[in-house]
Amino acid sequence: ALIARHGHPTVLWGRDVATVATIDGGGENPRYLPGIALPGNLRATTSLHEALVDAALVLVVVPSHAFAETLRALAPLRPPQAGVAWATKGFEPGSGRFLHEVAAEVLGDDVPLAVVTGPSFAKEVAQGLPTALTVHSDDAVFCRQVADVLHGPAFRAYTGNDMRGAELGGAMKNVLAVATGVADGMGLGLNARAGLITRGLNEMLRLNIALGGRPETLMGLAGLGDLVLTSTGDLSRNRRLGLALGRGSSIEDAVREIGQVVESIQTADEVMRLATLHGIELPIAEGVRDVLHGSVTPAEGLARLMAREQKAEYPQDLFG
Ligand SMILES: NC(=O)C1=CN([C@@H]2O[C@H](COP(=O)(O)OP(=O)(O)OC[C@H]3O[C@@H](n4cnc5c(N)ncnc54)[C@H](OP(=O)(O)O)[C@@H]3O)[C@@H](O)[C@H]2O)C=CC1
Ligand SMILES: O=C(CO)COP(=O)(O)O
Repeated sequence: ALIARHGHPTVLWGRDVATVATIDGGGENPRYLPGIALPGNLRATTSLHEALVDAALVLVVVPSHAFAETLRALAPLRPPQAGVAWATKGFEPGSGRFLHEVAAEVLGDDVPLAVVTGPSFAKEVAQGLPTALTVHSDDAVFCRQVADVLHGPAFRAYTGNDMRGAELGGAMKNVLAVATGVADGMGLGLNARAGLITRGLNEMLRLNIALGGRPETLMGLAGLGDLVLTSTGDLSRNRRLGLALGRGSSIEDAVREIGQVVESIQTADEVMRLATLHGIELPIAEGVRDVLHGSVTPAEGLARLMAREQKAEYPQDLFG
């Protein structure tokens, strides 16, 4: 909707026949964005071929568990000039690979790739409310092309070239939002919320440095910005999962009630896989992983965090 409003003829591909028909014919997405008028030049189709045939660029926005299969489906249909960007946040489930690594493997090294990430609830973007996010790519020309179609009167699209840091921020904030949701659901107060957000940022920075991302990426829209939005905004599915768990719901009931993708459920495992691989302690992310697996209760997770040894806020060598 955002890209179409900027005057670019845009074709949305989806697999649900009824939803696609209502978007294409009725200018509304009743399942995911009810009541929001979509622009007339936004078309929708269930045919991937039709969606891609004249594409100048491709933006993938499926959940992370469907990322690789979607790229495999679009690879033979993609026009040679069309680079591929994605707003998906997470890792490849089961391997912990970054999505830009998956994309390079599936599409080949010569296809321009970009990550679109930052604090942006879809509903607010569709409503035309002011939003800022960031596009990261190794290809400066493609990065600018993606940012240019997104940038407009109510939308600021910044650019960068740290795909690794940008992807880590977008994935990890989902896990950390569960932690603040749990704390708020348990009624632990505003101090606990701010403490968790800040120590969560510290966990992001430590893992990011070990993985080769740049610290400033995590201090910007892709890290701190999205962490604050998702940890404090009740539109977040990941925060709402935490709130429900903190109030005593089962994970099954909470996920059913939310009824949309909750990326943290898989991402928590992948974050901890990466942390173990690099020998890094991430106590908040680990607590979320264990609560999501049901191996500790929220109260036990809190007790575990509070009993940790006292220490310096930042290890001396964090920023090299
Ligand atoms: N919502 C938001 O505010 C933001 C979301 N993101 C990220 O975007 C990604 C998608 O999230 P979001 O759209 O909100 O999730 P939703 O749960 O709202 O919607 C998921 C969409 O993906 C489709 N889908 C799921 N699996 C497949 C598949 N195997 N093949 C094709 N289509 C599939 C669903 O189709 P169907 O209805 O047919 O199941 C549905 O249209 C996530 O990684 C999320 O973190 C990033 C920024 C903001
Ligand atoms: O990524 C998002 C906002 O930037 C959406 O967050 P949730 O997936 O938690 O709803």
